[in-house]
Amino acid sequence: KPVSVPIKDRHVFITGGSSGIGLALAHKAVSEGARVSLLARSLNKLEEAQKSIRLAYGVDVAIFAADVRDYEAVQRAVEDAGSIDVLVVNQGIFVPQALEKQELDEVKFMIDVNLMGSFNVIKAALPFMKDRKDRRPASIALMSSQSGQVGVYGYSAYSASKFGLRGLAESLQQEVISDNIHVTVIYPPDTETPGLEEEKKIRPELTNILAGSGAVLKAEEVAGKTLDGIKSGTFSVTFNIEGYLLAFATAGASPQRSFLMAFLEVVLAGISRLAALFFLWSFYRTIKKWHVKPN
Ligand SMILES: NC(=O)C1=CN([C@@H]2O[C@H](COP(=O)(O)OP(=O)(O)OC[C@H]3O[C@@H](n4cnc5c(N)ncnc54)[C@H](OP(=O)(O)O)[C@@H]3O)[C@@H](O)[C@H]2O)C=CC1
Ligand SMILES: CCCCCCCCCCCCCCCC(=O)[C@@H](N)CO
Repeated sequence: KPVSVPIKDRHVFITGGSSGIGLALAHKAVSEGARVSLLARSLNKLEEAQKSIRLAYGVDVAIFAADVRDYEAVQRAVEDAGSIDVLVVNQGIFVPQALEKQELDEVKFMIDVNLMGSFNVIKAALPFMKDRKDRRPASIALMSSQSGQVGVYGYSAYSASKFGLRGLAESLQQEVISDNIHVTVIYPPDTETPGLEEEKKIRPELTNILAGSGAVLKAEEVAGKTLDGIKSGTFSVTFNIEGYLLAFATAGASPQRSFLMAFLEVVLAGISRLAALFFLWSFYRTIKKWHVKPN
């Protein structure tokens, strides 16, 4: 059934809110009248973010310096922040590399921050969300990636962390629906952020060719669609034509509250699987060619 999650005058808590997509989302939420809190590791970056929002809207956001890998630190932040209406679990790191060349420390880093960190944040915040004063619909949004819908060369650890969020989200939605909490998973393609700038410096060539073929979105576009998805309680939020095809090809057993989208998922299942197979065929052709050429 359709639902509407109000934003105005409500508390939006954003992890990874000091940069990129999270920061753009903070700006959007403040501009729509939300009370916003940001959590990230670096206090410096948080203060910069706070300043940019103050300059734009004359509004102060609360900031919390904590590492999502540290459960106690996250708990303290959430306690200080007060009851949460919209939780956006957006922190994330990406260090692309073929598994054979990647240190296990790096693999663990990505799983710990992207996946385990999300468990920490949600587990810490849930009691406060259930306890919220108004009983209006609330939201937990998780920032996945197109890498959470399809594996790509160089993203084994990143992809695993992002696919993991979907399983977490599907189960969680059944656990919190009776508390009028609605779960959203966001699957953006490459997006212009400081994080992507860093990633591009170290991307393996094949990852670049395969993942870098599509258009790059602006953080503001991703933030806008994300907030719309949260407000409408949409379970899967996608972007651009590849994103829609991927959503149809991987609809699986995810919840769907739009009758139109459910209808399209059923009708387009076969053809989107065909499109996915075509994409994969061209991926494998590229990989084969790349290995043949002298490097
Ligand atoms: N940009 C892109 O192309 C895409 C990004 N995404 C996803 O979107 C999300 C945001 O990405 P983007 O805006 O590009 O990233 P940025 O690198 O620009 O920002 C990441 C944010 O997360 C925070 N963060 C990182 N590690 C931790 C940690 N251990 N504990 C708490 N906070 C942390 C950072 O602050 P600090 O370093 O101070 O902790 C920062 O605020 C990520 O989950 C990413 O996987 C998905 C698809 C595409
Ligand atoms: C019907 C099937 C269509 C198939 C389309 C295939 C397109 C695949 C592109 C995947 C690109 C992954 C981008 C990840 C962005 C991200 O998270 C990074 N910036 C961080 O690493």
